Amino acid sequence: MKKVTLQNISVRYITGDFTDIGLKDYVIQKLKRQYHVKEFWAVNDVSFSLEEGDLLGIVGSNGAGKSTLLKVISGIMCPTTGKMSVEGTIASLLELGTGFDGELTVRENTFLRGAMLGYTREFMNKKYEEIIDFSGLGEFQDRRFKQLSSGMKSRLAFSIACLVNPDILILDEVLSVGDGAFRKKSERKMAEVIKNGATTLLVSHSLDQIRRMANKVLWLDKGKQIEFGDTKTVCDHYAAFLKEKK
Ligand SMILES: Nc1ncnc2c1ncn2[C@@H]1O[C@H](COP(=O)(O)OP(=O)(O)OP(=O)(O)O)[C@@H](O)[C@H]1O
Repeated sequence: MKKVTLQNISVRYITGDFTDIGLKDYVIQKLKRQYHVKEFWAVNDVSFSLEEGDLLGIVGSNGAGKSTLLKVISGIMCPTTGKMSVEGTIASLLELGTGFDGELTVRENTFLRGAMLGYTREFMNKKYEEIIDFSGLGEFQDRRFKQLSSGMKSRLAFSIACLVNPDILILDEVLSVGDGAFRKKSERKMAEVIKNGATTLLVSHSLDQIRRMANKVLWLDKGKQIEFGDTKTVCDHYAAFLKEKK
């Protein structure tokens, strides 16, 4: 069954508008007839589809459009053009710390995050111990979120996202933050989530990790879809491209 389908998805950013330059400069430039905005296509004509249990690895150089594409699939941003269908509950881990309140404790944030993902308090009560256990943050339950290290923050975010059993799991470079031991444990957890039928999208700069985990790979460059296909083929082409670029 198709879970995620993107048809000719493009995303345009506008730069130099009044939110960028401030109201004062906007008025001055407007009066002088010098006000111009720039368009920038961060994602340009991307199409692919994923089925239940697929793990898509997304690769590409800095600025290729990977995070922007994940924001669109998560529903945080609307695509400028194209058609998309995403079926099921989504748990996404994008920029570290988004969706958390620094002043609240680890415990309070876990419930808050659960509520934001659409789960009831009853469900979260049942899951809470398991989440804290997995994150290894038992001693820190009553600490404020802002007092955690960045590795700890990402461990908490990852534990919540994986343990609420989402249909679609979206992960942006999160596994690179935790330490080696947690990374291994989280890879095993992801394999389990996928086995239970979740569809996962993972952005990673580690080609080894993508080769190990993904069954499909999307390669983006400057917003364009260079290739979408099976892991070995796309990773081999991307690795050759990186070698040539050096
Ligand atoms: N809010 C924004 N306004 C304007 N341009 C943006 C905005 N966010 C991102 N961009 C631009 O869009 C392009 C794609 O950015 P994106 O963060 O999606 O790339 P990425 O592939 O995730 O990069 P990285 O590997 O460095 O994290 C970049 O050129 C970036 O500068």
